[in-house]
Amino acid sequence: MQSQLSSTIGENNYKTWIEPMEFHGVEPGGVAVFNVPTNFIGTYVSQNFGDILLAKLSGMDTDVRRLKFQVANADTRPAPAQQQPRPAAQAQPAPAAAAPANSDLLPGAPLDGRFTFDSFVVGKPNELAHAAAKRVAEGGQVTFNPLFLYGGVGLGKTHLMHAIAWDLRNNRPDLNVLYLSAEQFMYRFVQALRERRMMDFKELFRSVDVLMVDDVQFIAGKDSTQEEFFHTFNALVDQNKQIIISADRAPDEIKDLENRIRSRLQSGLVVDLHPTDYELRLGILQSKVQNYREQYPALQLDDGILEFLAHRISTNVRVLEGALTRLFAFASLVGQPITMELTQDCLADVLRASDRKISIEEIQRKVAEHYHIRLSDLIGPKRVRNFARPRQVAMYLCKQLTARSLPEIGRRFGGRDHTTVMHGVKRIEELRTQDSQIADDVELLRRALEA
Ligand SMILES: Nc1ncnc2c1ncn2[C@@H]1O[C@H](COP(=O)(O)OP(=O)(O)OP(=O)(O)O)[C@@H](O)[C@H]1O
Repeated sequence: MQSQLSSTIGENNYKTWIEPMEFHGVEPGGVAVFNVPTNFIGTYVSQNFGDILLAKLSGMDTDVRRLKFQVANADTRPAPAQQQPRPAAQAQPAPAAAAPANSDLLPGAPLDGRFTFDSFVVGKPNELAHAAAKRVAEGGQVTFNPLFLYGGVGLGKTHLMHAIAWDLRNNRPDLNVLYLSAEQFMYRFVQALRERRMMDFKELFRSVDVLMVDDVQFIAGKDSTQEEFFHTFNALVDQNKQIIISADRAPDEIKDLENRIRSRLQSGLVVDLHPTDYELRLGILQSKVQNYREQYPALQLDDGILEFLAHRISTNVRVLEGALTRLFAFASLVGQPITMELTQDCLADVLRASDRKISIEEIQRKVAEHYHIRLSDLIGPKRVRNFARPRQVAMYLCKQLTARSLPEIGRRFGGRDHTTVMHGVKRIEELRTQDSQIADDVELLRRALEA
């Protein structure tokens, strides 16, 4: 079952999520019980691999109908005779060796085996963040503390954090590296309070050499967690221990964060992951495709598909990856090559959702800027050619790039009639074929608006 499961969900997933669990036994009513090191792992496995696990267990001629995950403690551990072999390696940083009895307060989150520096594609938008992460991952002298990485959803913050942790484990196995999310930090803190074990908590967190806290914006507005985080932070910085923090925005943009924490967070190196550009997206797609090629060697991928996806899906890398996964899975299922038609069919919803909504105002502003005229003149009543032509270009772009109707566009251009808009659109359509200057202007503006 182990090897079957590992090949179904992938070796990395198996190592990270399944291996740390222990089979506890089957309760009446067909409930298979697993001991898990943390609730987080239980929830993750249940949500992501629950169905597969259940299917595999049912297929083994058992009467298992449901799964239950419980956090292991002395009472829930199976007797030695029933015990499953313990996994050799757990994909998580070693807990503090100093205090094994308290280590349940400390374990970090598991590391994703896919999130390494090797699999991280570097481009202009993320090169600084990557360079800073690489430096910290060497585990040398602490030069900036903390390293604060921030950026929008799905731009690679967690990937970089895990990559640092993996590298540190290789480069500096002597260091006690702890990676966890701010949410997990809070849960551990609350657990320690509840169990009256604050001294243990403090001691444990102060015994790590490198502390990595993901999604720190989570603690905003949570006063006592912030307070404790502040003390942990200070104690580690005082001992010259490296701290790495990530958040979805810059420290001064996180609301409900105490000022002293904000300024602490700003006191090291703050680097952001910018939204991806076309080249980076294409690079990421090309690197992912290499992996898929191994998985689906026979699958044919038409030229231009990756460029099309990199151009059209600009929201975030997670969506981009998801689209590619679905595309390969679908194509291999129906046994067809990945053509443009299949891509558009299979990803219709993703493509529609990531169509960036361009507004009429945005078009008007860009066009006015491009022709060096005032916005009020672009929209206003004057019919002089200097204003009328840019106005028609703007109307044309509104028709092409937004879903607005002609009357709506007319209204937004100083209350003009829809026939005026129609005339303007037609005129630009004609001019694009006759006047290369107009054609260039329109193309340039379209690109700028779609970028
Ligand atoms: N530069 C990159 N190269 C390769 N993969 C990347 C890159 N950036 C992001 N990814 C991939 O995109 C997905 C989302 O990245 P990640 O989870 O690190 O984002 P995040 O910034 O932490 O987002 P969130 O704010 O949602 O936590 C991951 O699968 C990650 O491997």
